[in-house]
Amino acid sequence: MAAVIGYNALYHFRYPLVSRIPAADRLQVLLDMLFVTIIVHFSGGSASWFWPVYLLVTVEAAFVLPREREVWAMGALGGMVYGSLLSAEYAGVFANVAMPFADGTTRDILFLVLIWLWVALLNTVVAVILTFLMSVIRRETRLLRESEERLEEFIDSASDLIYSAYPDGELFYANRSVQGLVGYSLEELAGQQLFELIPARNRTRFMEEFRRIAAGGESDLFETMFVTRDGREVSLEGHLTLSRKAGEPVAVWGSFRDVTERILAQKQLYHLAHYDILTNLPNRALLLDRMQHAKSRAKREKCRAALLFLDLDRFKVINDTLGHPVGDQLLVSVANRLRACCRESDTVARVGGDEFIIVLEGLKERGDAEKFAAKVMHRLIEPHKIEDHELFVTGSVGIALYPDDDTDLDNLLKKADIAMYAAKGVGNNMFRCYDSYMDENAHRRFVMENGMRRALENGDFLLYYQPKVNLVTGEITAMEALVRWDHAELGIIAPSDFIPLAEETGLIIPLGEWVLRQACAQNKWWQDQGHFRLRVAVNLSGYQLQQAEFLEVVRRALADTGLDPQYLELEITETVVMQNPDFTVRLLDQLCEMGIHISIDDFGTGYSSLSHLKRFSVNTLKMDKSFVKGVAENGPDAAIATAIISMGRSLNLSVIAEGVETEGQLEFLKKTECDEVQGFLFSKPIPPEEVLRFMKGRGAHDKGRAE
Ligand SMILES: Nc1nc2c(ncn2[C@@H]2O[C@@H]3COP(=O)(O)O[C@H]4[C@@H](O)[C@H](n5cnc6c(=O)[nH]c(N)nc65)O[C@@H]4COP(=O)(O)O[C@H]3[C@H]2O)c(=O)[nH]1
Repeated sequence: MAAVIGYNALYHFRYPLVSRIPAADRLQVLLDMLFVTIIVHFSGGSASWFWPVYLLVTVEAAFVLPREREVWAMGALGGMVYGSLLSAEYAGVFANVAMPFADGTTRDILFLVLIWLWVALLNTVVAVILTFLMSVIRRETRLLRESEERLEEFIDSASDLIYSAYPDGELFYANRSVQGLVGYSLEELAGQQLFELIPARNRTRFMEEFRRIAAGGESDLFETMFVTRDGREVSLEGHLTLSRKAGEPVAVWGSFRDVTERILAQKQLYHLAHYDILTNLPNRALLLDRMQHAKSRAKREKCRAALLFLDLDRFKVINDTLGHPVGDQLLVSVANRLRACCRESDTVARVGGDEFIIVLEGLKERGDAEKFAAKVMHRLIEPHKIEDHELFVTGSVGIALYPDDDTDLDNLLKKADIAMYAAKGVGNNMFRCYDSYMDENAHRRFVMENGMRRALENGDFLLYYQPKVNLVTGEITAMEALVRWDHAELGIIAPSDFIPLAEETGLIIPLGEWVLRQACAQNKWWQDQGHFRLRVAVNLSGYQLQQAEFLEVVRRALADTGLDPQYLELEITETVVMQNPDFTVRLLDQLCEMGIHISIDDFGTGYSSLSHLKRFSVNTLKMDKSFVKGVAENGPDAAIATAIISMGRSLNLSVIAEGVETEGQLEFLKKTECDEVQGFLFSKPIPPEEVLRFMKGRGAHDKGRAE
């Protein structure tokens, strides 16, 4: 009895321990059967009212033992044990125990057999029914458990990120994908606040969505983020859904997907579609968007927005002479400088090879845009160090203002473009604000662009000549050839109106070659006719210099016309020379070796340094007329002119002043010992037939002035 009670107590309180004993369940049923038999015996034996407890043991066996056979065996065993008890009592092995209200001493064999049969049969029936019922229950339970396990395994091993939190945000479940992604185990996550996994900047929005769902709101697809254990941020997309029990919210389930790669790819796609790959500046598509924004702001705040159209001067020369990789690096360097000039709210976009557009927002007046343009140009002319080259680049800028010049953005762009061409027409490194008179120029430009090629074929280009005079001897030293276009509609067109256009369209190459050959031929003719033996000076564009066969073109022009190289002078502007000094040094050396005279034109407007000048094989510095203009007033121009003349002398170069129009200027130049002069004071550029008249008629008057 004590053993039975002890075992059951142990079984109850120390189940894990007991469950490790082999066949513990069967032992328990057997012990209970023994216990029941003892109770039945001591409560009256065959007449005991307690015999139904055998049925309870059978029920217990049905619950505890998983195999049907064992339950039946236990049922049968119960019947056998009861039969043994009755037989033992009948045989007098155990003394009969009397029942309180019944005669417990019955020894009638028939009664004993009947009561045994009754108990054994009932026990067997109960065993059979219960095993059947239990097998049904067990199968249902197993199926349910298996389905739960499958579901659990499915959720746990799902590639989606599934987690669950109480409505107050406390996490209690996270599947393996979540654990793997964030780097925390389930034990670490359970009990944590879900919101702590969300980056601070996204947290408020996530909490709002979570609370909306926890309050029974409709679930929507939305994006959020998780911060992982190592501080990485991952983008997620998915739903939150509420689960309820008896109508009460019990948990909020999150089912999300890691979309970091997709978001990254989307960002990259957006970047590709909206930014220039080389410079990382916004492209035309994004520019239009920013322009729209600037327009809206200008409307709202009653201020102005400006479009600055910037085109690099002679960029093609650099690109073609030094190669595209260097050209690309130069563009990147320019882009960085432009960006550095701008405020956060401004936009710099690259819209073509060497074309940039800057959008300035929140301007008060036109002057602000002009100041900005001046600043940009100033920043741009500082040398760019690219690989081993020191490159100089300038830009022409056109400005159009919203709403002053136009309220339509497309028109505004066109007007900034027109203003840029107007700036280019004035010369390099200039800016111009749009003005309606420029429209006429734009039309003129259009007509010219179309007619230029035909003009070359039709022989509509002419050369005028302007003499250069030696200030000491008064002799004419050279005739400068200056091209003109005799246009049927527009009349005689000056080179400043079509040379930039010819450079842009590439026509400068055949046109430049024509000028060179024509000038050489004309000079040779003058010589052959015995008129005079002078140099003929030809202006060169930077685009001609970068031609691979440029030297060959010069050689051929000399050979074909038969002109001696010493009678040819080439004028190259200082800006072109300085744009790529290393390249020019080599080229000038070769031209010099051929015996050709070299002049640096427009000297003083570029950015020559003494160190560079020393390297160049040149004969003459041609002082720009802008300095000559003011020399007589003894102001800064006089100081610059004096400095150029003494610089020329110290470098052993002759100096010529161009644009001499007055006696006062001439006096000054004589005083400062300038070597040569050229200008309207002596002669305007004139056609070849007039040159002969000029030379013949040039009497003591002019000569005397020079001397
Ligand atoms: N105000 C004033 N101007 C004077 C005076 N003396 C001469 N000029 C002008 O100054 C310009 C001098 O030529 P540049 O500096 O080489 O400047 C030239 C040169 O850079 C370019 N150019 C002319 N012909 C050619 C050519 O055949 N090829 C190339 N590449 N460029 C050329 O066009 C520019 C303008 O040429 P043009 O209109 O002929 O203008 C000429 C000439 O007419 C003066 O006393 N006062």
